[in-house]
Amino acid sequence: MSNSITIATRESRLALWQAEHVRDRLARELGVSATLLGMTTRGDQILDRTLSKIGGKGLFVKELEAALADGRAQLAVHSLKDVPMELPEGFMLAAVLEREDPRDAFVSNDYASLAELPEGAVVGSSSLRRVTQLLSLRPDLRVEPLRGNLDTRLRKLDEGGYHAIVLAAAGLKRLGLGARVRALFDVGQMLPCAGQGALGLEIRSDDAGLAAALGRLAHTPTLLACEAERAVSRALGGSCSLPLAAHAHWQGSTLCLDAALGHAELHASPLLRSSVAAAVGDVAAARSLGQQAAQRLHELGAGSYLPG
Ligand SMILES: NCc1[nH]cc(CCC(=O)O)c1CC(=O)O
Repeated sequence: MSNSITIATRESRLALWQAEHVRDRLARELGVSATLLGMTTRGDQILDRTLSKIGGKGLFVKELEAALADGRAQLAVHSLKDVPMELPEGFMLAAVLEREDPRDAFVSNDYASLAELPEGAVVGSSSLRRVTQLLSLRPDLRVEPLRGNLDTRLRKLDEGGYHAIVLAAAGLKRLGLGARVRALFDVGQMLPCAGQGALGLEIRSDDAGLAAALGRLAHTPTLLACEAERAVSRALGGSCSLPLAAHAHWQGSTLCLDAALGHAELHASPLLRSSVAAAVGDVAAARSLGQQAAQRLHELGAGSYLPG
């Protein structure tokens, strides 16, 4: 492979931080120099509708893939949770990097935790996964849509539109905004999204030299955990119109996978939950654990929860 590559990235502050982080690791650990190609995606432009209504997670990656396809860039850096479960023909994830804190954070200027919010408080989130879990913890809350990049969402909180908002801890930490976190939800309360906190490095499938080089940055425990989480979503037809959470953690060489599914339309319906665990040593075993979790959810009635 060449000693100089171009990284395609979205232009939000978080996306740029992540691309710069990968650029620095390429230089330090692989002796490869990289320049960034910033791009605006449809997912960044359309802020007045929820992602599930405008076409889902793929909106954040399509333009970057176009840049890989026509050779303007060789590598795209993504938050793994924004990467669709099935990549289009011709693309692959060459590496998943070690995960940051996967938890969701409670952010507020006036309240220290969800429990302190007054009856009927307004909480901002456009994530169906967060909305259903918030309502299952606190059915009295009013959850209002909130989209935009992290800075935009924090600004909307500061302008007084919400009593509190929920954001991924990983993004806040990366941007040096950890002080905005008032409380971290434990994963049993607010189960994270598949891949939350991890970075995925996408390349063209025919770029074998780059794949081999990037493989040296990969973090296998994170990869296997995320493969299990993503397999749950894939088995349920994963899209962001599903309020689906999946989170795996290691206990020694055993991978423990928790999943929760909310009703696609009736957000007050009880969440379906499954917990499975197995010794996992490779991607196939991780995916099979994810399929087992999806099977459990089906046995609990997931069929009637999925969009019709
Ligand atoms: N959906 C947008 C998005 N994509 C990645 C992160 C945060 C970083 C991460 O989870 O890796 C966020 C913000 C959020 O969900 O609050």
